[in-house]
Amino acid sequence: MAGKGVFKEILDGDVFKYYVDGEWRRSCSGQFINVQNPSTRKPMFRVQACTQDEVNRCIDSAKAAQKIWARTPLWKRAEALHRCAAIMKEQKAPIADCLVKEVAKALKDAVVEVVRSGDLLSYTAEEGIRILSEGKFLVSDPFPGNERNKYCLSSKIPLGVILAIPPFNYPVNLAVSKMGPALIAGNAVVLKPPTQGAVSCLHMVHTFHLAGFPKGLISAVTGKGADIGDFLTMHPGINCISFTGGCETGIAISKKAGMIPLQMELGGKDSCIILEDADLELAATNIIKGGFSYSGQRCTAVKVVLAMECIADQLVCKVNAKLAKLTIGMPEDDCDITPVISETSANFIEGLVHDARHKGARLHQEWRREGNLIWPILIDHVRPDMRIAWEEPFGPILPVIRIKTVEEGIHHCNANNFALQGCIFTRSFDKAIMISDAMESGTIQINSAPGRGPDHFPFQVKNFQFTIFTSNKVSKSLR
Ligand SMILES: NC(=O)C1=CN([C@@H]2O[C@H](COP(=O)(O)OP(=O)(O)OC[C@H]3O[C@@H](n4cnc5c(N)ncnc54)[C@H](OP(=O)(O)O)[C@@H]3O)[C@@H](O)[C@H]2O)C=CC1
Ligand SMILES: O=C(O)[C@H](O)COP(=O)(O)O
Repeated sequence: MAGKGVFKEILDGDVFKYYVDGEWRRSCSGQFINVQNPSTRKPMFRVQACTQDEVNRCIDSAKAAQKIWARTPLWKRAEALHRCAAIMKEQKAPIADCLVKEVAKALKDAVVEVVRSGDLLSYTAEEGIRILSEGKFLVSDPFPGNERNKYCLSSKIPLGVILAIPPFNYPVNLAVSKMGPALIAGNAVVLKPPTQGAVSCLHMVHTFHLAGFPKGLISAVTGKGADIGDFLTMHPGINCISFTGGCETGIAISKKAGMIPLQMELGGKDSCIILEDADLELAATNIIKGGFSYSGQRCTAVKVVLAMECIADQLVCKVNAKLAKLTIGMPEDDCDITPVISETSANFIEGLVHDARHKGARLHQEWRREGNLIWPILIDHVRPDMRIAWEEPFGPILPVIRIKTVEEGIHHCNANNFALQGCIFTRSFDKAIMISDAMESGTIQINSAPGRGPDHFPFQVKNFQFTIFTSNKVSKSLR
């Protein structure tokens, strides 16, 4: 289904084109990049390897288009996003089909990703209308030494050209969650899709094209992050970078980027603390959902269970029973556990399992791997000297650390390099609040698995997404 129907024009022979100036084009490089199917480990699609000149062209066009877009009335910008949302949802089947083939996401989850992205665009349009229509009015005399002789009006203005870099695991949704807020706020977007997920991204971009966004305002340049990444992130024409991906990549980009706002959504080692008074059935259900959905390849996946020793055996028994019911196989068959993204990733996961086993952890299931497909495992009796206690596996393996005190659990959670989310299971509301306060993580869920959605909930420690794409302008200072 990829490159068929309304998506015909994005394909040239067997290579997907890149998007610039409102057109789908072939790169002058004459070079292509293979996108692998993680299930078959064979090349599935081909995309253009764009050149630096082509990146320059995207940014120049974006600069010009943004000036006009920023003056386009807010209601018209919102209308365009609503149009795009409707088209995206109409086209959910072909876009989801790409997700199945290039990131091995189970079909039903792939459809949800596309629909959720359309809904997020509509929500963004609505929210943007409200947030961006507000400004501030200040008078001078509250500040010591001033008379009431100055007035200030401030309003939000766009930043300019936003570079959007999403990761492979939600290539559509995490691209849209950058593009929507950027566009409603009057910015232009240059999208660098992840290589695995590029074709889903290009299909999604075409829905913006079909919705009639101005030429040049949105572009999508394909190429390996390692090849064109630095050129993009260090480009003087970029006014803000919104990145989601691994910590190493994010930190490297932060060091190289210039004096521009950066939005970094990086890895997670989300802790799940289970107290002695927890509803263990509920906890086990959420550990399965949180730890193994999309084979653990979510930044919000439960990545370490910290269980009070007195209930740990009971909990592990319940989790094992549920884990045994997970279906393992291909994304086309809607299996719960599907192949992980690459051979490199599968090797990395295997390394973590071997390290834990070698150091004395107990594997409740046998290690089994066929290609990139890894059978889910609960790794019990994990200790801090094991890599799995700290590293993000991004796969269907979950460590359990038995703790004697709540403080021990909180300490492990906070000693972590990257606590993004976390969760607590207890029947005591007071304890839940006290512990969530002590956990140094962006979001804590109580009696529920970590998760980003609903997508209008804040997902960052301090910033609400719109703020990053605008700056405050003092429009007038009157005497
Ligand atoms: N906090 C959050 O909200 C989320 C965080 N994540 C995290 O993302 C990671 C998994 O995603 P993954 O795609 O493997 O992450 P990577 O860091 O490998 O890649 C992320 C994106 O960065 C690009 N990239 C790579 N190198 C560069 C570079 N030098 N300059 C610019 N861009 C570059 C990649 O392109 P290419 O593919 O071409 O290399 C890709 O588009 C996990 O750690 C996960 O926790 C995922 C989702 C949400
Ligand atoms: O990569 C991720 O994990 C996503 O951003 C989180 O989305 P989810 O919690 O809805 O799966």
